[in-house]
Amino acid sequence: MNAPIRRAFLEGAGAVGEVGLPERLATAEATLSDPSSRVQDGEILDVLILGAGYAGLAAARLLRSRGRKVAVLEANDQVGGRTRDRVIHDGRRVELGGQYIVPDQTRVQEVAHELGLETYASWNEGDWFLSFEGRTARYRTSPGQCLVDEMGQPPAVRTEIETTIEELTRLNKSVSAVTPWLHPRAEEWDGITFASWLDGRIKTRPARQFINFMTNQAFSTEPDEISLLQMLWFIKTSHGVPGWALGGPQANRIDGGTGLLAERMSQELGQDVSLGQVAQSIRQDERSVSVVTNQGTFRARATLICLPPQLTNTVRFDPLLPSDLYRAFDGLQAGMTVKVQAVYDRPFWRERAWSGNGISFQGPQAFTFDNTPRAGTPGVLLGFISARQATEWSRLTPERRKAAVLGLWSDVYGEPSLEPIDYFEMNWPAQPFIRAGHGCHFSPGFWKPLGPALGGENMPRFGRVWWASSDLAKDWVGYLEGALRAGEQAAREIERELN
Ligand SMILES: Cc1cc2nc3c(=O)[nH]c(=O)nc-3n(C[C@H](O)[C@H](O)[C@H](O)COP(=O)(O)OP(=O)(O)OC[C@H]3O[C@@H](n4cnc5c(N)ncnc54)[C@H](O)[C@@H]3O)c2cc1C
Repeated sequence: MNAPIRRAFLEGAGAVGEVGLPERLATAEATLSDPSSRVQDGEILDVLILGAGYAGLAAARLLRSRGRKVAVLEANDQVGGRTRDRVIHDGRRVELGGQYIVPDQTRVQEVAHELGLETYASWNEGDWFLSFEGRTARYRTSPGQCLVDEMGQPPAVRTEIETTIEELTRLNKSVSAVTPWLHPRAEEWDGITFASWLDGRIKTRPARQFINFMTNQAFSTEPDEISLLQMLWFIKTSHGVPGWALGGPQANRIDGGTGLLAERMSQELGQDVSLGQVAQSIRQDERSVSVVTNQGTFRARATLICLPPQLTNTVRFDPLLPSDLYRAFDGLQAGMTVKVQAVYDRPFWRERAWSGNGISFQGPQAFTFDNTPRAGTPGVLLGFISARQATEWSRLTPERRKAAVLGLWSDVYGEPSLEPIDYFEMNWPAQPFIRAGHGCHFSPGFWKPLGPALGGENMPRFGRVWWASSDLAKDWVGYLEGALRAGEQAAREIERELN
């Protein structure tokens, strides 16, 4: 554990000595020591932040820039949460977690630029593939058009897809991003699943498969697992049905990876970030909050919880959380997202005018994207396996999984796909301190009774304890942008209280 944080200990000091100091943290302390952040012996910190994903790191940066004494306690042996990079070749990295940024997501771009990182456009040039019922077609227009023009499906398929998206676009406009339960039809829309709403609208099988696919990819869930209101809220906070989830291109990436941005935020915070600290219990009284981790007890005037919110109830609270807040976190369902990637010496698919992007209704990877680094080599294909497909696929042996993934790519791009120089999978729901894919969602019937517990325009709060995470964001829910904004919003709210 690093020295300044150790001095903030009130109890349990000496539980872990310098020997237990993770190497990465030791480096940060040696090179990035910032005297202004050092706490005096026995002094209570201003804010303890639990979790060093984008939300926690962004909150810490903002609070520290305002002269607050903070410590970020992260359970894992690295920062970044649902972002992480893998070095694949000559120091080039690809992203294992969240990675794409759309132009309207301005905060994440600002933070990247502040920390010396550039963004660049994803690889999108060329044809897309659509794989449906054992057949594969090329398209440049839209999957709906392709199903009709190339696959001989009736025009009603395209019409049903388009009118469903139009209706979702129309309906979400009247839903508030921060108080969806106040909508005049909230009770009705929260009482029906998105699937049953679709039942009344879509009669053709391919159109239904396509909307299921869109729901799986954009929100890592199934239409029968969420209410219509939850779906409209997702769309509202995503600023519309995401174009990429409809079979369109992805936007931008961070050169070097989104994990690198987390590392840069952490390096800037230096010794204020402590790894291997698993928060176990939180006790608060009218003066302060104590957080017990596997390494000791820390005390501060306020605590900000930036865990994946469905893990909140893995922490014990004294006093207990109010029942509505407890039930709100307890009712959160983890979405499922797994990323698979294959590395080749070059992006050979481009030689035959393929973009390296495509969609498959039969899986296992529903989405394929060209994830080649900015430099242009090596070539990388990325597959997303989401929602129920991910649960079923995770039960297969690694060999069968790999064969199925490469099998789809070889059907489209040919035999070279079968012999990558590297292949790896990232099963996010299997990660110990994440246990979810892209994000999580509320079950049908959640919003009306429990929505108010989440704070409306403010971040959720219980006494001296606040919450922030991409899944609790007031805008861009489930995105990197949402994580940064939620962390910064909570930091500002805490700041106001501390003054
Ligand atoms: C496969 C995948 C693809 C995605 N694609 C995109 C994308 O393209 N674009 C986009 O914008 N977003 C994407 N996302 C979503 C994005 O990555 C997340 O919304 C964002 O990273 C969440 O940040 P966060 O800080 O809210 O939470 P997290 O990143 O989940 O951080 C929570 C932190 O809390 C820590 N923690 C957990 N338990 C404890 C404990 N008891 N004590 C202390 N620490 C604890 C965890 O280790 C973790 O570091 C994707 C996510 C996944 C998984």
